[in-house]
This record gives sequence, C-alpha cells and structure tokens, in this order.
Amino acid sequence: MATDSWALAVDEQEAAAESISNLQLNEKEDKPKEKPEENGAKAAAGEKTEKTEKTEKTEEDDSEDKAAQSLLNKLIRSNLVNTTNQVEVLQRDPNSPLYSVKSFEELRLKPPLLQGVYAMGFNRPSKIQENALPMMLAEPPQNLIAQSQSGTGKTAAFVLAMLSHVDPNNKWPQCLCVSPTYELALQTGKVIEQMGKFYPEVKLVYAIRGNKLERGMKLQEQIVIGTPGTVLDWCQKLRFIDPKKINVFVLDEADVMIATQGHQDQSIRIQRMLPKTCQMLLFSATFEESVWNFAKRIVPDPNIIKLKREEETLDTIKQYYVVCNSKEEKFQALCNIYGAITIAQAMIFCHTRRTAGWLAGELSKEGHQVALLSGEMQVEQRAAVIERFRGGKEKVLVTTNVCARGIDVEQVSVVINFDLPVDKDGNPDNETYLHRIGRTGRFGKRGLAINMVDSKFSMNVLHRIQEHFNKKIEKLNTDDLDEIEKIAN
Ligand SMILES: Nc1ncnc2c1ncn2[C@@H]1O[C@H](COP(=O)(O)OP(=O)(O)OP(=O)(O)O)[C@@H](O)[C@H]1O
Repeated sequence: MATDSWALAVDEQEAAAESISNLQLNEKEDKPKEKPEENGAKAAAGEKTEKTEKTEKTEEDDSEDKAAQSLLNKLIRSNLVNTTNQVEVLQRDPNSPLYSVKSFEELRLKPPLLQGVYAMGFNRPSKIQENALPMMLAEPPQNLIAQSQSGTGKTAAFVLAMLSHVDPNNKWPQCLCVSPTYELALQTGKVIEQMGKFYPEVKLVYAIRGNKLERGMKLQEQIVIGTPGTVLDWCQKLRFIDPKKINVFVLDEADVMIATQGHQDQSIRIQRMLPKTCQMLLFSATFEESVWNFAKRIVPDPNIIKLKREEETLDTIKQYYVVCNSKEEKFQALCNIYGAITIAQAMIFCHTRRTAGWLAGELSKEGHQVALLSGEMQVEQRAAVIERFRGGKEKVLVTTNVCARGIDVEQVSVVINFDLPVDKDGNPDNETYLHRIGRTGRFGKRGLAINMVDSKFSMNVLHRIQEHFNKKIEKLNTDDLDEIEKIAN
C-alpha cells in the first residue's frame, strides 16, 4: 500500500468520519451509540426497573452494543488471544488437497506481503490461520465460514487473503469487505494498511456514509471496505463498483451484522449481485443458530472452520454472598470488606449507570482510586479507562455489564456483584455471571466473588445461580472482621 496513496486514503477516511458524525443524527446506519438517560424513579425501583429498561431495548440498541463491544475489544487488545482449543475443520470436499500450515513461508505469499506480515511482528500463523489461510489462498478459490473468538487472528487472515488475490494491474474493485459499522470498517482498513505497507500498487477505498464520490465515476481502487448500505448503493444505485468484477467477498462480524435485520438483507442483496465464481468468506466470533442460518445464505458450499472457546470454570473461585437491605448497606458492606482485607484490584458490577456512578463517587470519597466505565462514554474513552486500570493506575473498576463484557483483566482477584446479573425477563443471567467471575481453566488462578443480595428477588436469583452451577455460594457476615479475613486466606 503506497504511503502517498494511503495518506490520501486516510484524509478521505477522516473527512468521511467527520461528515459522518454530522450526519449521524438523521441516519440510521452507522449511528453512534445513544441511550436514553436513566431517570431517577427507574433507578430507585431496583432490579424490576432494569427489567423494564432491558425489555425496552430495541434491536438497534442491541446491535450497537455488540458493535461497540467488538470495537472495544479491538482497541484494548494488543496481541493474539491465546487459546489451547482444537480447531474443527469441516471441508466441503474431503478429498481436497487442502492442508494446514505452520509457517507463513509455506503459503508462498507474494514477497511484499510476506514482508508486511513479518513487519507486523507475526512469526507464525495463529491457530485459525493455520487452517483458514491455505483454504483461502487455494486455487480454485474456496468458500469459507470461520468462527473463532475475538482476537484469534481472523481479520489478519482475510486481509492477507484479499491482498493476495488482487491483481494490482487491474484498476477496478476486486475485493469487497463489509463490516457492521464504519468504525469497525476503519479498524479493518488499518490492518490492510499495515499488511499492505510494502505493496504500494494496491489501493483501498472506504464505502461509508459521508464519503461522497462524484456521480458517474468508476472506482480504481482494488479493495473496497464499507458498511452494507453504502456498499449496496455503490454497487446498485450509484454504480461506482461493478459487482460482476468482484472476486473476493468478505463478510466480517456476522454475529454483529445479523443483530440488525437491515444489514442482513443488504448483505444478502450484495451477495446476489456477485458472480458465481466469487470467493465468499464469512467470519464470526460466535456461532449460534441464527448466525449459521445467515452464513449459509451468504456462503454457498462452504468449508467450515470452528475454534471452540475455552471453557470457563468456577472451580478455582470462592463464592460468597452478603445480605443487605439497601444500596447504602451494600456500600457499607463493601467498605467493611476493604477494611479487613487487602484487595489488589477489584471489578464491581452494577445494574445501572446511575448506581455505578453513585458507587464510584462514594468509593472515591472513601479515598479509593476508582475507575468508572459507563455506557455514555465513547468506545475510545472506555478503552482508555480499561488501559489505565490494566496498568494499575486505579485499583477499583466500577462498571455496568454492557461495558465490561469480554474484558479480561488477569490481575483482578476480586469480583463484586453489587447487583446480580439478570436477563431481560428478570431471570438469572448465568452466562454473564460466569463471564464476570469465571477464569479459563488453563490459567486456573484463584479468585474471590462476592455477591450483594438486597431483596427477596435477588436472593431467589442467587439461589438459582447456585443451583445452575451446582457450586455452593457461602454466606458472609461483613460485620465480622475475622470472618472476612478468613475468606482472603
Ligand atoms: N499470526 C499472528 N501472530 C501474531 N499476532 C497476530 C497474528 N495474527 C493476528 N495477530 C494479532 O492479534 C490480534 C488479533 O488479531 P485479529 O484482529 O486478526 O483477530 P480477530 O479474530 O479478527 O478479532 P475480532 O473478532 O475482534 O475481529 C491483533 O493485534 C493482530 O495484529
């Protein structure tokens, strides 16, 4: 990717991003996260309020949460997520000579691409790449559906495939990549920029709202990356792209994409315009039934690669609960715990932003160094808060669930559920409970989880969580300092 051409692309991208932020209020696609303010009455009503709040969440909110979470993961991650799990490969043709590689050399990449890969500090392919890259680079092209958790190297894999397949002498779009939001598209663009650093002939353009092109023009860039609505417009209405000349189509973050029906439909409409010979690649971090159904519509005759998530376990976690009558009592219990034992770093989960904000304020007044992660923060701000916390600048992180899903802070030894996790129907959210306090079996680090119970309703939730995991949650009396001291040993 030429520096000059790239500089131009970056300018375009910034201009586009800027005009997008001006457009966002009126336009649905690419709209920034925006949530109604919690009101005082709601917060005072406790868990039931949360239930109503969650029920009222729209499909759009959910997809924005997912997209924001995905972006946050990308921003706070500096390298590969290690996984010990096996890759499951299902090939369309069992006799196909596809194989797995252990080095980038074996892939016979174009020299500038190999140079780009090494310049990014990649020494060898990640688990998913070992299997996905040979398939994606095979001749004739193979279709692929790949699922592996966030951070396992999917983006790097399909970027390498796109860069490998373009013919730089042809001055028209040949690879099309769709992402759920423009922020995610820009992140992928950055990877293309880095990996294509030594391949200046290949150029990239963003098909995102705000990137207004002159009517009637034909794009010369070989790679187009954008959001489904704009990509569809550019192929169909505005005809900047000739879809019949596309030979690689990538659909990234399928699980986030399907959270919005509109994106799903647009993606399918794009796919229908592409030639039968076009290689279809689809990536997802999770793989529930709905993703699979969508994937099958986008990718005909796929090879399938799945990397199972490492099992989280509660085996090494000591779990307790504390009975209180109000949030003030819960706060007092928390102070007693802090007074009795030394806690290196703790994460505290609240139901609502309002409670989280209140608690962070109270803890600060008590002299704690507190970081607050809150829903109204921009994703970049959240990433900065997490970085500071990881760096040990603050010892307590107070957060709501939405902000902290998927955040892995290894040094956190104590997790406090100031409010227990419940789903939109008010039932225990076991999965979230596990994610908050669980440790992957491999690390096996010991941890402490303390649950605050303040009503019959939350006591019932606690019992059901206990039953679900079949692990006893012990009662803790926080007025008894000796008892608290014991749990730390
Ligand atoms: N082979 C490799 N060796 C070392 N680091 C790698 C390799 N492949 C990717 N990485 C790095 O690991 C991190 C995660 O990679 P990548 O973004 O491709 O994962 P992902 O699975 O696409 O994640 P997401 O689902 O969030 O998009 C990035 O920082 C990337 O630069």
